[in-house]
Amino acid sequence: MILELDCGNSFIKWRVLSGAEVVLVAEGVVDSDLALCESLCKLSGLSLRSCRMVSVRTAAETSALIDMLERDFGVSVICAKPAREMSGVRNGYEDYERLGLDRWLAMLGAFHLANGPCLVLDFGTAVTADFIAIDGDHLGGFICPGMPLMRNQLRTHTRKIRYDDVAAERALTSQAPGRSTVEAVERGCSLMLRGFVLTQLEMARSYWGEGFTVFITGGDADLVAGVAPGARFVPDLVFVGLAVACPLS
Ligand SMILES: Nc1ncnc2c1ncn2[C@@H]1O[C@H](COP(=O)(O)OP(=O)(O)OP(=O)(O)O)[C@@H](O)[C@H]1O
Ligand SMILES: CC(C)(CO)[C@@H](O)C(=O)NCCC(=O)O
Ligand SMILES: [K+]
Repeated sequence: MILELDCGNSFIKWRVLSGAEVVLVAEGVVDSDLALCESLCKLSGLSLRSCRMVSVRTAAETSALIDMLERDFGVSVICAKPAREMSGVRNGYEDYERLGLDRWLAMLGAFHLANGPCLVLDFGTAVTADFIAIDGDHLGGFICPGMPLMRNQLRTHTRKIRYDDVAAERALTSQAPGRSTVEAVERGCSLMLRGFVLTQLEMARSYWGEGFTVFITGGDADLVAGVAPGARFVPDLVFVGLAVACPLS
């Protein structure tokens, strides 16, 4: 069995794969190393042969997690590393090591699947867009606050914006102008994301006409559903790239 981990800023996405046919055994989203450990311990018949991970956390946080996995599960951990070029994609950053590894892997995954120009949009704690040309050249990208950051900034910096998660979820069943604070904020922020998608699509069209593939991933991908008809929703895009970057012999 193989354990795969995508350590983001807020959550750790994990999954366990098994066998030559690469069957999904189990998967989950947790908010701490300890919660990951508990989830894995609950799996019956877990026998890990290897583990590969990508992390956008600090080196100290990442090595603490690696230590825990090696100690508690007796598995050696392979970590995705920055690269100037890999699998036909050329990192477009002036300082290639500074490009977020989750973005890099999502790009590797996208280019692997599309084999042509692509626009990769990731809706997590942060929202990112990346452009990859037909020859695999990464043209660069954009980073902006995601849904959790936008709503928390409003909550933190105003006195009268207060509401709970249940109300937030209910508010997002429509896009109509809000008639309550929760509706106004949740729908407003969701429109920011939808507008972001439209702008990225415009830019991609200006480069490539209609000949490109849009990939949408990340925990909040649902919020932009329908904005880019024809886009490919690939929730595990980072894992697709992880397999490309860290093949297991
Ligand atoms: N099962 C889930 N558990 C937690 N969050 C979820 C889940 N499903 C969807 N989400 C949404 O995913 C968002 C977080 O996205 P995601 O997990 O892609 O990124 P992250 O790890 O927080 O950050 P990063 O962008 O650094 O990877 C949250 O705002 C939440 O609304
Ligand atoms: C932008 C995030 C937070 C998205 O998860 C991550 O890719 C990251 O920390 N990147 C480093 C900065 C950069 O990509 O320029
Ligand atoms: K991510």
